[in-house]
Amino acid sequence: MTGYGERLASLVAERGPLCAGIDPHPSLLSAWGLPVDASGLERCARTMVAALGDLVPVFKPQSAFFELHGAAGIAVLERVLADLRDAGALSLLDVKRGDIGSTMDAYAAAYLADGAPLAADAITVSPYLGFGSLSGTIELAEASDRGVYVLALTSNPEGRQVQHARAASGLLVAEEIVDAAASANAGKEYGNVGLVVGATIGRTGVDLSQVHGSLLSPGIGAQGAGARDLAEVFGDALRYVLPAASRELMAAGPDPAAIRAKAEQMLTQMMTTVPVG
Ligand SMILES: O=C(O)c1cc(=O)[nH]c(=O)n1[C@@H]1O[C@H](COP(=O)(O)O)[C@@H](O)[C@H]1O
Repeated sequence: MTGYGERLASLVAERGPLCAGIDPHPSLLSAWGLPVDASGLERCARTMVAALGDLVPVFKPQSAFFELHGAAGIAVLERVLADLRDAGALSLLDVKRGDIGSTMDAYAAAYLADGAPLAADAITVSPYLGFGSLSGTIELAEASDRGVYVLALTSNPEGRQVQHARAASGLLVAEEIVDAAASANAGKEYGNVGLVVGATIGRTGVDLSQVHGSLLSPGIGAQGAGARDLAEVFGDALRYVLPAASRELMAAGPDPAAIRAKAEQMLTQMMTTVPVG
């Protein structure tokens, strides 16, 4: 099989650069006229996949909104991941896991191993127990043709406290994370180790051009950023950017035709900025 990075690149070339977030906030379930329980969650999340599964290359379910409903919510997440496979779209499960290496290996087995009930094409991970704590996770992703997205420069203002701190090397902590991802992808045009870099962060001076992996960029829409901000944030790395939006897109629902029209509009906007193919 082909690695995650290459599979993503070819699907983005076909469908355009957009990651559809699935964040079924309780308030959104109410706004869609659905009950705030696992049945409402299921209707909402699976409506997103039914509306966009053949249009958008990758979907990012936010695990928190499924976990909120306990075991029934996790069962819904399993079905959503299966729907995405059936639709021919990629799944990027947003779980932001980060722990000591031996525990991370168990998280990796839960989300990145063939046959695991919650296996996704990629997951989000946190490097703030040290990038090295992710080694086993990256190894499993490589072995199973899956991907990881490591938090580097997050979209929230509080992230600067850690990410813009100076490491002992004199580099910003975020720069060390970027360099470590570039090393993990060395020799590949499109590797399996991606980074999370918010669309809201403006110019940071951090060079992302050597990462050679997908650059997930949340913050579009509800957090105030738009396609116009991407050039400033990403500079020479723009072709690796995967813009992500959740609330902006889901607010168009519950009518599947309206969700689709909104996604088409966003894809067109992103294509004016992010070169694909
Ligand atoms: O990893 C993420 O996706 C993520 C990283 C980040 O820096 N900022 C960020 O908002 N996110 C996620 O993106 C989603 C927010 O999307 P919006 O509703 O479009 O703002 C949530 O699921 C966040 O957890």
